[in-house]
Amino acid sequence: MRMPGIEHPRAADAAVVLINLGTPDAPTPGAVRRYLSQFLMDPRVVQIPRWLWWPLLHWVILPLRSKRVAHKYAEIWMDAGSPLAVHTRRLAAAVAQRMPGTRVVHAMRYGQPAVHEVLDGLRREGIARVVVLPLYPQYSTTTTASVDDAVRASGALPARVIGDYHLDAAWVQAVADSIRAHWDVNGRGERLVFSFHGLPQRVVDNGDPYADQCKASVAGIVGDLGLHDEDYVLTFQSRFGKERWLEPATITTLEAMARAGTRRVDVVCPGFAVDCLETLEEIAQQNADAFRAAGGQAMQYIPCLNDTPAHADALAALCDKALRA
Ligand SMILES: C=CC1=C(C)c2cc3[nH]c(cc4nc(cc5[nH]c(cc1n2)c(C)c5CCC(=O)O)C(CCC(=O)O)=C4C)c(C)c3C=C
Ligand SMILES: [Fe+2]
Ligand SMILES: [Fe+2]
Repeated sequence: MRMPGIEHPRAADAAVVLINLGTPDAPTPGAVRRYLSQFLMDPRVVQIPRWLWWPLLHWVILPLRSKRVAHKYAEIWMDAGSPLAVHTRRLAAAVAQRMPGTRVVHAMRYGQPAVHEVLDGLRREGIARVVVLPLYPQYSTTTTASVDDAVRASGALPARVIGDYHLDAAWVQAVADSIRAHWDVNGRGERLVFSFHGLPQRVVDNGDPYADQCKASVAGIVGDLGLHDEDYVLTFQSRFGKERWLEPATITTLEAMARAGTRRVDVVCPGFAVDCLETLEEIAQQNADAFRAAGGQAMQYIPCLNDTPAHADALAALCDKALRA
């Protein structure tokens, strides 16, 4: 798709950096441990005082969790690497194709390629400023603000960080169209579950706008699809730790639906730009098994937008607009 104005040359000294969460380098306990220790020591993600959290994380949680989680990664690992890394690379290449004359690269908040190394590299190439697109449609202090921290901490380049795109018309349309396309090919379940990564309820109570943005995204998508209230439900997945997280939980909702007689259900995860452990292992495998175990017939998982043309078009247009602003 050609976007209005894209033919005009943009400043050659500006670049676009897509930043995603990050993922282990290998599906092994050692690599998972390195990744999780960086991720879970981020004070944006876990707010327990460091003197208490460090020993708990390194002596109790990581030794147990790394091995178990490495096994999960092994189940979804692709020839070219972790799904999150593979799809993020491909998405960045697809966005680059749509922005001729502009350098478009990607970085990871945790793991490789690290934010400060990517930004330092761009500065050495002669880039003077960057537009950063965190690959989180909905803003959260735990994800988007942490990307902002890493960009500022690198000090390499002046940066404009795009805060969210949860109601961007082209993005909403792309998600709605992907659901319709899935239904056309695979048939339609009795209900559609919108499953978003959860957050501790405490983070939301402290003012994080994430949950509200998830609701607004769903309202936009179901509006485009013409769904009624009884056709869909919004849920939160991936609880971590003992605190209360956002509710309802995806897995308990699916089990309750199955027990109440729903035979076929579809699940889509519009909070994730690309497929990853949390969609491919947790939703498409674990939660699908739980739905069947509770008496359901089939749970169909509708993939993330990944590197599809409509996704790359929407993100390129967002970056283009920010570059010109
Ligand atoms: C999409 C937005 C995300 C939010 C918001 C988020 C918050 C958040 N996450 C954890 C803990 C974990 N998340 C893990 C994996 C993971 N999380 C996201 C996205 C969000 N997280 C993605 C895309 C992934 C998958 C990464 C991949 O490699 O595919 C994990 C690691 C896996 C595991 O050990 O279970 C943890 C841990 C917290 C605590 C949190 C907010 C406070
Ligand atoms: Fe997470
Ligand atoms: Fe539409």
